[in-house]
Amino acid sequence: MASDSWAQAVDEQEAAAESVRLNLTLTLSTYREMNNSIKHYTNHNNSLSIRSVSDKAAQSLLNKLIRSNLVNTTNQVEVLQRDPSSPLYSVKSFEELRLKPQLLQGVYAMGFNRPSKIQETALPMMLAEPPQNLIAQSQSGTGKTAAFVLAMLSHVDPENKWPQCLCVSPTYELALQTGKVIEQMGKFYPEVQLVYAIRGNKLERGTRLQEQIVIGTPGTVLDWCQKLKFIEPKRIKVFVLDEADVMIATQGHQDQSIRIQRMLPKTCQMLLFSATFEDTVWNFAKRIVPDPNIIKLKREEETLDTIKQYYVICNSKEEKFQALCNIYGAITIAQAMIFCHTRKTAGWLAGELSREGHQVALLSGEMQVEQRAAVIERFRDGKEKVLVTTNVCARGIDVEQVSVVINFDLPVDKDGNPDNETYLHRIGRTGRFGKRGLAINMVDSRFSMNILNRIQEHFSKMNPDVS
Ligand SMILES: Nc1ncnc2c1ncn2[C@@H]1O[C@H](COP(=O)(O)OP(=O)(O)OP(=O)(O)O)[C@@H](O)[C@H]1O
Repeated sequence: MASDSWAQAVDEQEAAAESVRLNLTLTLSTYREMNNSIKHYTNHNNSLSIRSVSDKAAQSLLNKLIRSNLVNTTNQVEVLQRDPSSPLYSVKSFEELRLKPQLLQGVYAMGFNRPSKIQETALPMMLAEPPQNLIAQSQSGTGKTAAFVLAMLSHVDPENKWPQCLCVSPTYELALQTGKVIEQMGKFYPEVQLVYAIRGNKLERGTRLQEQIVIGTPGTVLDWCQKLKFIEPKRIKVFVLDEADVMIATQGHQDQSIRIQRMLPKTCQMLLFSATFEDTVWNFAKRIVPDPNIIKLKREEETLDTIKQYYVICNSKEEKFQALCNIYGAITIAQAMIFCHTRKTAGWLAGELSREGHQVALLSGEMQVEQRAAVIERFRDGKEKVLVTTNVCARGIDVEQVSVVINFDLPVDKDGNPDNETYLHRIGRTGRFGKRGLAINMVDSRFSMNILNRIQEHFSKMNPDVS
């Protein structure tokens, strides 16, 4: 990832923060048992390392690997139709879609009883005749992949032995994940075949593909269409661009995707999906999808008013550790996440806690995506009660049942200023769906006290109603 992914991460934070209802009563009550005075003043500014950049594709993959269910949402779908006079058609059951029986069987075999919120509106649009173009945005886990997979499978003609649907994903691993969904959903439709246009899949020159669906990464797909001519782009009926937000964060993918799109016939149905809709994604989406219908599903609003926030004053990292041990019994009644600023601190803390005989999990940036997924899965299944991690590593990862968040280090940005959005994001996870949560901030210097005061000031300024 290029160095501008830092800026992208910040953009993303800001986008998320805008949608958050800042109903934050930052009552920083002191945690009395450990209310020591500050003896030392440590200027941490010099030691602040620039956070390593977060990798959107890895995060997206992690969430897919650990997710077992649809993310529930009560928010309404916003629809902008290309032809506003045509009635909006939405479905409450898969039967209403008049799917091929083999596909309906596949859907039910996957355990889907009824369409998800986004699928209710997106599926009728995608399956309409004549085909309609669509740009759809909804948070990860709301059923986008399943929706476009069903659309692709519905549109292919199994009698025709050439590629008819083309789906591009930002990475090899994400392409494989989507491919798995195609295979599962198409399980009872064996006449339809799938091929992966990903690095490593070397075909002989002169090959003409017979598979009806091609899924791959932009570079290889472009080569297969243009240079190697394995695919005849003019015969493509459906073009899907998945994870557009991740796509544009990857160097070169945007241009390659546009070049692929230009080779497709005007009649080809263009579908684009994204979890977020910042301006950059939106501009890209408009270039890829002409005359689109647009569907947006707002993110569930986060409110922090059910979260109690405390701070603990200590003098050093070691004292913070001691303070943590003192409250350990209380925090492990539920599940807790402990955030550190660096991997080094996270590693140290997890080691110290283990030495004390506590069973903790460590989620660290050096781990492979699969290793990280395994750690999160164990934590999600309650095998460990405490997860020690860094923000970069855990951003965007959903572990619903966490009800205690400890900021072992307060969130600061690369310039050493308070990172308010990250604060909100971290502690927001404890108060999901109205559950009560607890956040404990560990302060170990005047510097960090100042950070905490500024976080408090920031939120109270943004929400003048709060007394
Ligand atoms: N209608 C449905 N009923 C029940 N489960 C569903 C339904 N649609 C999708 N799912 C399941 O919900 C989970 C999330 O769906 P899906 O991967 O399609 O979401 P997504 O929006 O594409 O997420 P991402 O952006 O991370 O790819 C998957 O485990 C999927 O099998």
